Amino acid sequence: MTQDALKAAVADAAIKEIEPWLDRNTVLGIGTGSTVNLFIDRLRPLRDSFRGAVASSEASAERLKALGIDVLDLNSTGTLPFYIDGADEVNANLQMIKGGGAALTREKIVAACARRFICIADESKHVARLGDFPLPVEVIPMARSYVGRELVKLGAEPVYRQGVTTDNGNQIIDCFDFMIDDPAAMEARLNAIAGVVTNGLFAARGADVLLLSKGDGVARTALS
Ligand SMILES: O=C(CO)[C@H](O)[C@H](O)COP(=O)(O)O
Repeated sequence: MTQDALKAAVADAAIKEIEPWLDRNTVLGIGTGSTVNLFIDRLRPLRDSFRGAVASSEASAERLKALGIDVLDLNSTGTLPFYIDGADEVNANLQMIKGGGAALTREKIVAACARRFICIADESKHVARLGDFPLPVEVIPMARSYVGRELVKLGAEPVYRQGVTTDNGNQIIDCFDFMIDDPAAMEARLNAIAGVVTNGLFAARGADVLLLSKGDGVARTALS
C-alpha cells in the first residue's frame, strides 16, 4: 500500500470515528497537513450535519471554506468535542512531534480547547522514541539567534527554517539530533526559553485516540 493510500484509509476511519457524534451544534477542531486534507475532503458530504470548524491554519481554513464548511473563530466556540490532526511522530503514550507544516502553535491552541484529540497517521509516523524528526520550535523573529544558542546548550542542533513565516508572523527553528528522553519535561523546558512561542512536542497533553493506518487496516488506540 502506498503512503497516500494509508493516509486515505485513516481519513476514512476518522470520519467513522466522529460521524455518530455530529449534530447541528457540533464545531470540529481541524488540524493541518496532507493527512488532514484528506479528512477535510471527506467532510464535504457531511457538511449539513454539523455547525462548522475551527482551523489550525490559514491553509486548512481555506480548504474548509472551499468545500462550503463554515470556519469559526475559536473565541466564539468554547470547548470543542474533537480535534482531528496528523503528526510527524507519535509514540506509544500518544505523545507527538508536530509542526512539520509550521502550524504547531495554532494546532496546540485548538487541541487545548478540545475534549478529544484524535491523531490520524500512517504507520511510518509511529516511533518508539520521539526525536528522529527534527523538532520544530516557533520563535519571535528577534529572538531567533538567542533561542538557537539556548537550544545548543540543551544538546540540539538548531537549523533556521529559511523562507518560512508562520501564520502568526513568526519563524521556525528545527532541532536536529535531539535526545528527547522525557517529552513532557522537554516540552516545558523549551517553552520556558524567552522568545519561544511554542514547540512541537505535544506531550503534556498528547492525543486521546490514535488511528494508525497500516497495510492490514487501521488500528485504534484510546487512552481515555
Ligand atoms: O503538525 C503538522 C503540521 O504543522 C502535521 O500534522 C504534520 O506535519 C503531519 O503532516 P502530514 O499529514 O502531511 O504528514
